[in-house]
Amino acid sequence: MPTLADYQHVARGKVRDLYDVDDELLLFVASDRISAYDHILSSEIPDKGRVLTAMSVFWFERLTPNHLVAFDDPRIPAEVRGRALLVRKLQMVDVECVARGYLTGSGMADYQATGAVCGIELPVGLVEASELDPPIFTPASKAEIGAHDENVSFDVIAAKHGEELASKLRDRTIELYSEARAYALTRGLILADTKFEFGLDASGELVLADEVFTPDSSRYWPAEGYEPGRVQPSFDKQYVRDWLTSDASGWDRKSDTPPPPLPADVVEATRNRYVEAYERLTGRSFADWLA
Ligand SMILES: C[C@H](c1ccccc1)n1cc(-c2ncnc(N)c2C#N)cn1
Repeated sequence: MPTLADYQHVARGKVRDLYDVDDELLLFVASDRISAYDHILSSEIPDKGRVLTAMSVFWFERLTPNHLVAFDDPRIPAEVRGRALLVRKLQMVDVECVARGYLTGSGMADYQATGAVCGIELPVGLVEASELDPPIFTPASKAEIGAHDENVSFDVIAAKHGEELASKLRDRTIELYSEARAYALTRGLILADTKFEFGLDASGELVLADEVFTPDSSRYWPAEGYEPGRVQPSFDKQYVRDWLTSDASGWDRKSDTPPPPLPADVVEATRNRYVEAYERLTGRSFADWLA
């Protein structure tokens, strides 16, 4: 059985890492790290990496073609088993493919400034968390570490990647999001938006890559209590956000100081929210994941 040290570390995200396995395969590793307010917190959330990996696998089983090769395989080191995926190497398309079914975050900010998002004019009178039906494709160009992605129009994507590939990215992004949003609602969860990464395989086919519909790539809100006109609570990160912005943390979000460590009860409550999101979404028990 190999160890992680046997594989070359080829990319590092805020909360995930990528290793080179061989000519065909990469190892996609999800950590227990959590980010909030654009900081990677010093406290880890036990099992976060395993829960998010199990969520991606649930969706990869339903959404093809995708890059997943294996999640329980002797080439996956024991130290990351359950929070690592063997994936096939693709020619990645350098576009953050975002679908929005609700107006929030940078989409809301763009709408307030211009009445549009990524060049898509929206109706007047929309408010925070307004539903967007049909959902919209709002691509972004990847930012350097620490900066925010920049929302760009479809035409910018088409100019860079060609009309045909840009249209495929848009159509597949909206199709996948629409299917998952409808399903999530039947489980009492609002999938407000999501970010996909796609790659091209040797035959030029568009393949779903990266992580899929995890709480790190998507915004999940509890369906109960949904009310447009205010910022909705994040299903998974709200306990962390509330504590960090409470007097109890002693942290000033506007300062450049790093957030303090999380109290054990906030860590535990957050772990439970990740497990609850997985179990509500999949109908499976997390205890059964790679038991
Ligand atoms: C942005 C993302 C990333 C992940 C984890 C840590 C840092 C960055 N990434 C994904 C690939 C990638 N490259 C070739 N084939 C693939 N199947 C994938 C995937 N997934 C390269 N970078």
